[in-house]
Amino acid sequence: MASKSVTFVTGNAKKLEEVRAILGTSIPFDSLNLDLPELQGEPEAISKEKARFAAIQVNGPVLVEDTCLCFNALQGLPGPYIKWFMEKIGHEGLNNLLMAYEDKSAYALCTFSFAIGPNVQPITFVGKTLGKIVPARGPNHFGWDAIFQPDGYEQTYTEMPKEVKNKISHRSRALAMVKSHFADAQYTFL
Ligand SMILES: O=c1[nH]c(=O)c2ncn([C@@H]3O[C@H](COP(=O)(O)OP(=O)(O)OP(=O)(O)O)[C@@H](O)[C@H]3O)c2[nH]1
Ligand SMILES: [Mg+2]
Repeated sequence: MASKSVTFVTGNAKKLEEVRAILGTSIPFDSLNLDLPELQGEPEAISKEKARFAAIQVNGPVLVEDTCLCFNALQGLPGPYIKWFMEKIGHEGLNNLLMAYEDKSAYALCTFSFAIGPNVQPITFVGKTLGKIVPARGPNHFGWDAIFQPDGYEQTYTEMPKEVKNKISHRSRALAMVKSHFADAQYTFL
């Protein structure tokens, strides 16, 4: 199916940087800085709705993602609301939320949605990385990277070299599925 090239729509420069690093030249894409409206609800519904909205704006194929940080002791919250929790209470507040619980386990979840155009049902791809919430360690470059320590590692996301994060991250796991979908579907973009 020939179509316009894919546009990755996000208002987040750090996401874009990671998506570029992970995808390399495997899926050529343009980017568009748009802060899309986000539903409340389950991650997949939020991501799909972002894709529908983005496809209408772009009038072509779009890729979007929505990221959640989920605490098991809190039944998955803050989840998709992590952006606002980060803004309001920061690393320390997020650690304090878990003070009452022994279970500090958490997971980072990335839900990409691809819509080939407006009025087409988006397809979703989910990547998940398990870990735990720790007091902030390392440079504060990106959101909650300093308080998330993936299982099997002694470093937080931000303490590890970028190539290591990009190998094991929620984002790279979801993008691996996006890549294999594109390889199978053999889209041809202009
Ligand atoms: O430390 C981090 N490591 C990551 O790997 C990561 N990925 C996303 N985030 C943050 O989590 C919230 C998601 O919200 P979100 O998915 O709605 O993103 P956003 O609103 O910034 O951009 P977008 O919705 O326009 O794409 C936002 O605060 C992001 O900054 C991360 N923080
Ligand atoms: Mg957002």
